[in-house]
Amino acid sequence: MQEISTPLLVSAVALIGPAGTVFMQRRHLASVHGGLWEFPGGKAEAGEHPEATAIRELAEELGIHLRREDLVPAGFAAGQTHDARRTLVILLYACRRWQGEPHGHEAEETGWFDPAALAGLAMPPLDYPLAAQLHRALVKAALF
Ligand SMILES: Nc1nc2c([nH]c(=O)n2[C@@H]2O[C@H](COP(=O)(O)OP(=O)(O)OP(=O)(O)O)[C@@H](O)[C@H]2O)c(=O)[nH]1
Repeated sequence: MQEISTPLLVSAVALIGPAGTVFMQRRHLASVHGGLWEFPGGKAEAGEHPEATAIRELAEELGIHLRREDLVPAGFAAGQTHDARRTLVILLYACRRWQGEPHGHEAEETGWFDPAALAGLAMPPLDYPLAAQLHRALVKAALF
């Protein structure tokens, strides 16, 4: 009998700097999707609210503090994990305010990109629709 597992839920955050550029990080070369650019974030722990996941992951990965009220839903994407074993859902939040300086100490490289340039980065598959939704939202200024 095939084992049924719940979807893997990931929260990701588009930090938007004063110049309107977006923070991205390049995954460690030795990891799954190694060398690809992604929005910072990570997997939800059991029962964790997606906003709490976003806040915890950005503190762990970048050493910055986000507040719940500064997280604005910016899109989502659903697909399969890289090993095709589970459904993966990524929720993207946009955030213009945080405390601290983001340092991607787990990342191969970090950078700030114009939203229009995100589609040109080499990214894992679900980050493309997330980047497109974010770009559309920022162009329309519908979110902010
Ligand atoms: N951002 C992103 N992640 C994806 C995609 N497809 C896919 O399987 N993933 C996986 O979703 C997970 C994202 O969670 P994460 O950022 O906490 O993972 P990680 O590798 O840093 O930590 P881990 O060591 O716990 O796996 C990773 O295992 C990543 O490989 C995708 O299209 N975009």
